[in-house]
Amino acid sequence: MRLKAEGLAARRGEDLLFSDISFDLGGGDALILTGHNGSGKSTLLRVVAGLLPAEAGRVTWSGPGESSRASEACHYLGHRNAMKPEMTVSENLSFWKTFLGDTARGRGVSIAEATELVGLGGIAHLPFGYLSAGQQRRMAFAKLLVAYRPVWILDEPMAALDARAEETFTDLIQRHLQAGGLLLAATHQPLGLDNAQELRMKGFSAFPQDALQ
Ligand SMILES: Nc1ncnc2c1ncn2[C@@H]1O[C@H](COP(=O)(O)OP(=O)(O)OP(=O)(O)O)[C@@H](O)[C@H]1O
Repeated sequence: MRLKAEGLAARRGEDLLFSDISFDLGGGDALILTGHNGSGKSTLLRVVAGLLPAEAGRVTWSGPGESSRASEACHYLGHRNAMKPEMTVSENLSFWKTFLGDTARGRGVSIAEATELVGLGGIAHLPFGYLSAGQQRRMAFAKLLVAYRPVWILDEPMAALDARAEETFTDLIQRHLQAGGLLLAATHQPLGLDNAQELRMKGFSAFPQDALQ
């Protein structure tokens, strides 16, 4: 399995945020995007996930007997949790499990197992909106577990987490990588992964952000 980006550029509004971004990831590889606020990390993740068009370049996915559309191989966890606050956690996860479905390469775990894996097995009957910010983030992460996708695209996955939840996420990410999955993540915090590659986004901002760091 390979996820390749070649010569990617993206624009938001009038501004070209980055250009000529390339990477080539195989099974078990992790690429961490770092850089100042506004440097284009989220934008790059959304381009790779197929949620924004690229200004130039392309993203390709190749796996045995699979579609070459990279977006179909990806789980995307953005800044927002993509869960309805008035629905219970179980209802939200059930929606995602059905909507995403499984692929020929693998199957997701049950909703009960996914909520146990993120350390919150007892509260899946509650409306998502009742949960604390950290609990909501954990349950959003459970979305990655209920349907299988080989590529995990995570935007600030550790936001709002306590130390124990950070360990849980690191463990789940490591298990995903050890099973041959791929990771592309933007983060300001270390994810605790060995052998992750780093791509530092510099952006084309008119402001000398790098000088401020
Ligand atoms: N819809 C939009 N229209 C115009 N500009 C946008 C839009 N969305 C984002 N931007 C701009 O694009 C730039 C890059 O934003 P992006 O969210 O990719 O940065 P980031 O590196 O992920 O930042 P952070 O570390 O703060 O999450 C920012 O200057 C932002 O204001």
